[in-house]
Amino acid sequence: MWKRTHKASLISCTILFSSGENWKVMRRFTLSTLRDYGMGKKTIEDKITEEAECLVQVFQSYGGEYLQFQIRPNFMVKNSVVILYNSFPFLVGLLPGSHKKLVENFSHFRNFITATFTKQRNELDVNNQRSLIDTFLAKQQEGNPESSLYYHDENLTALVFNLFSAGMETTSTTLRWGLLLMMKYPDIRKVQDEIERVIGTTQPKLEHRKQMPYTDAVIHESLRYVDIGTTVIPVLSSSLRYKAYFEKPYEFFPEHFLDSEGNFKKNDAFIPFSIGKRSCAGEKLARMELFLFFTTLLQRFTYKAPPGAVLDPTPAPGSLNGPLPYEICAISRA
Ligand code: HEM
Repeated sequence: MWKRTHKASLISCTILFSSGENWKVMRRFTLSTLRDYGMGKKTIEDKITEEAECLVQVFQSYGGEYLQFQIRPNFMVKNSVVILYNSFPFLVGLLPGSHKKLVENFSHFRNFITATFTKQRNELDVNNQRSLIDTFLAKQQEGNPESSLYYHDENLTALVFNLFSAGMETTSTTLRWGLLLMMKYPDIRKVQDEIERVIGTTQPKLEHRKQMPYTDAVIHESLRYVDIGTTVIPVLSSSLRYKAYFEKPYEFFPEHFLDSEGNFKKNDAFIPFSIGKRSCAGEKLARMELFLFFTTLLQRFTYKAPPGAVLDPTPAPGSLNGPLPYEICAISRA
């Protein structure tokens, strides 16, 4: 994992997991443990739904007032710093500049992770594992050569750190883009029509997805169009903007993923999660989250920008290609 993840986690990671056997063992552990805890399966669906509901409540608490979506300061660091950090992590901490705060924040986060797993270690019941951390700690206690070679505290810290930085900001940035695009382009109506037709006012479920080609196409097109992590991985960018595969590569055009009859159409050049052995370890989880959050947010609210606001789709400078800060009004549809 780890060395070449998203730009976000590029900043965060150490050379620990750069490649080789250590990376292989950690990747295998992560994939199988996330699968066991329900990634890509129904068991995790309820948890995601619960989180989407929390976000709905936050939107509701604004009572139709404008709220501002900002970029988290940690992700405003320049790409050049990211690249430098990737090669010489210790050097970045020594250089003057605002990224010093970032290095400080990472250090707090690492301490928080260590405190969390130390507490979990004290409470550990190997027969009743509650989380990925418990499963890691149980491996640590097996007492075989693998335990001391790979399942040590340093790897646990890096693993949790990387999962958070690779998993959180990517998905939430894609959602922030999704809402901006829905305000900018009138497609919101078509998505909401489809939601009304297929889901109505019931709870959005993953099983609805196959009956919702338009919404699915909009989510795919958002991932393609915003291209959040690819300044560092240019080959993804060129694929996502490949004229031979996408009729209007530089436009937001959900029809890229629809056939002439409006059915969802796959596209081989769509690789926002990368491909091959370094591809995204959380792809299934991210896809579930995006569908459930996106449909819930559009089922419950219609979105409006302040009068005269320019909805600029230029990515903000920073470590992820996030949208520039913008104001949004969530109007309840109930
Ligand atoms: C919209 C959401 C997401 C996008 C667009 C995305 C994209 C990517 C891409 C392009 C890579 C490959 C980077 C490379 O080639 O070095 C990657 C790697 C990775 N992603 Fe994601 N990701 C997303 C969400 C997540 C989530 C939710 C998780 C975990 C919970 C996650 C965990 C990881 C990990 C651990 C890696 C490193 C894999 C390795 O090097 O073995 N990602 N992601």
